Amino acid sequence: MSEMLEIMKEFFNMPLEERAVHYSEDLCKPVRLFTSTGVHDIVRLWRDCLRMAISPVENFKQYWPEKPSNLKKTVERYAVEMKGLTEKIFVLITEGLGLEYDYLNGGLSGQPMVSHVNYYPPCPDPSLTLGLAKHCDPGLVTLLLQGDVSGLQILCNGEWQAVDPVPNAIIVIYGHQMEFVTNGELKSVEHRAITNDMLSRISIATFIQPAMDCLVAPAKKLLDEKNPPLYKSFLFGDYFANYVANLGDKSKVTEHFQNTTP
Ligand SMILES: O=C(O)CCC(=O)C(=O)O
Ligand SMILES: [Fe+2]
Repeated sequence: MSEMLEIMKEFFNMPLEERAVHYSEDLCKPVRLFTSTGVHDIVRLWRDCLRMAISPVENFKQYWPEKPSNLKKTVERYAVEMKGLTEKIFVLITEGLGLEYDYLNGGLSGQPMVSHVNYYPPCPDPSLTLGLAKHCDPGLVTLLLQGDVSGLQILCNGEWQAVDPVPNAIIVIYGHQMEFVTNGELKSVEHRAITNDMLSRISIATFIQPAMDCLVAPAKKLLDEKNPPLYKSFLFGDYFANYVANLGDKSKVTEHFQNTTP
């Protein structure tokens, strides 16, 4: 994991011309570098992001950056580790909830695994910016690796709380789909990233997401008379369009997909 952070630091320290070859606004590209400065409507964002589809490795390896020279080898190992970790986490979650052990496999985690390497340069006035604005992750699970610089905050009882880095720890964030599938049992935490004026910061978020045509609904095993479905069934593709339109605002998106009490 530290190798992955190191190689990505090297990537973002390369001269601009070498990084710029990966820059693209084409959302369909399996690998692209982009900047989110100015994208959000309320605050200015201070982030560059290298987005890479990482698994299945054989499908995407050819698109990963050639430089720095051992980036491909490092990303490949990282992808294999993240896939293995996902399987372990799925077993623990399904066992804990009393669902079939493979309930989260298949369509619910059917999209290729994607990593966002977030690079937050030092910001002269952090009070005017955020690295990433408040959001909940749209998928099922996010595996987040943060380096040794603080910046991640989660919304806890209406207050922002820092999640300080623990060396080599992966933070498991439940995405919004986990909340729907578990009928609200496992909550998707809202979070954001702040900037600082001294240090650059790198975080690597790996997203496990449903296939676009996957039907998402509360698991039947978790429902009975006392626990009616809190949410509608929907196609993940429809959810995602709504998420993008609402800039990841959890309460607005939830409103759209929740069952109204009679
Ligand atoms: O930089 C961080 O710690 C948060 C990243 C994040 O929330 C994301 O990429 O979805
Ligand atoms: Fe996130």
